Amino acid sequence: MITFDEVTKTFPGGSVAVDNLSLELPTGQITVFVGPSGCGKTTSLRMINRTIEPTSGVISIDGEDVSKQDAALLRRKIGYVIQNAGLFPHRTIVDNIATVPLLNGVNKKQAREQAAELLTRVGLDSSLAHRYPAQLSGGQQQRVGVARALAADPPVMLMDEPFSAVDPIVRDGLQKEFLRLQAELGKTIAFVTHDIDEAIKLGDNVAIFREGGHLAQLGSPQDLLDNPADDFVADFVGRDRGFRGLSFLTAAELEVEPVTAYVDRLDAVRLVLDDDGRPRGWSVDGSERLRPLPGTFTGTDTLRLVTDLAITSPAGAAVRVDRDGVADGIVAHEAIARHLTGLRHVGNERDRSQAAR
Ligand SMILES: Nc1ncnc2c1ncn2[C@@H]1O[C@H](COP(=O)(O)OP(=O)(O)OP(=O)(O)O)[C@@H](O)[C@H]1O
Repeated sequence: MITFDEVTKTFPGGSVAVDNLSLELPTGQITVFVGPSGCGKTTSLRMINRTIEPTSGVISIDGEDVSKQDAALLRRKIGYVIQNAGLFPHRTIVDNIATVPLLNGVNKKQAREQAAELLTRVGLDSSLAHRYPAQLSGGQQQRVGVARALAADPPVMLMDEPFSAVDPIVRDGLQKEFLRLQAELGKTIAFVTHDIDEAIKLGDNVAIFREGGHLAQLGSPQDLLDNPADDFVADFVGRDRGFRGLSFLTAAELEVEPVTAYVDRLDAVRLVLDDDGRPRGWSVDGSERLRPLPGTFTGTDTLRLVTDLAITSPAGAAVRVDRDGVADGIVAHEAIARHLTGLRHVGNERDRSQAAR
């Protein structure tokens, strides 16, 4: 567990970046720091590995005050990922990843072998190992940044807007990969973002900061949406709140129509499959020029994704696939609306029975 105990940071010139922050980041979980620009998120993060020193207060990891530890050794025990990856431009990918193990005295051959393994673990092809950072896309560089931070198997990771500089589709892939890795690894992670959507998607806990370096509220994403502590938090999480709430509901109970039966009544849009039953695209009015699917879903995806897919599809419907990518159902947005009506009804009944007690 990482603990902030009454931590304040005042920069020379008197600007208070972090004001009397007390906070716990539980072991093995992702705690996201989110808030408007300049509210002290990065400063708080960087005080954990002592790249910034607090003016007062104590930060400890598993009960040990970080200020009492050798700063260089402390940093090697803490993975650090930043925006734009911050890779060393003149080192190959594999040597970038091996940086900390080499500093820790692991021999070169072993460090490179581990680095190559990590490369595949973060979803990159091992053929990229001997390229230089400039020969990779932004999203690939970001994955290498994560691999480098993981290389010494640190129990704690600090991530400062690691996925902000890539386009939304690549970001979505990086976030999913990151959650999959974290489910395997269970690191204690402090993650900075200014994007409340990202905070809600990734955080086990979310700390909302407000200007002046104050903690406005700490809670699970659901807590923050259901019980915002004040108007600032309500406003911050409130934009698109209903839509965001769909992130907590899964598509498991959605009623789907059989794939073959589905033809959109309004625009005669039909789903075209390949020989294996995988979706190829939508055909409008029998045209052979197919419109691509924005994506597909499975029963474990969120209602938010399904709604988004349905809204952005020319058919007004989202396609469900099985593990092999074979289409096994279609859900139109009318069916999603019916499902939501059912859920609201259940919620209202629950409220009534609680009120009656
Ligand atoms: N080295 C510094 N010297 C003086 N003031 C600083 C320094 N670093 C940060 N600050 C100030 O401290 C405050 C908090 O900065 P910080 O970078 O922690 O905010 P942030 O919430 O991470 O913002 P952003 O989302 O824009 O990165 C800001 O007002 C900033 O101008």
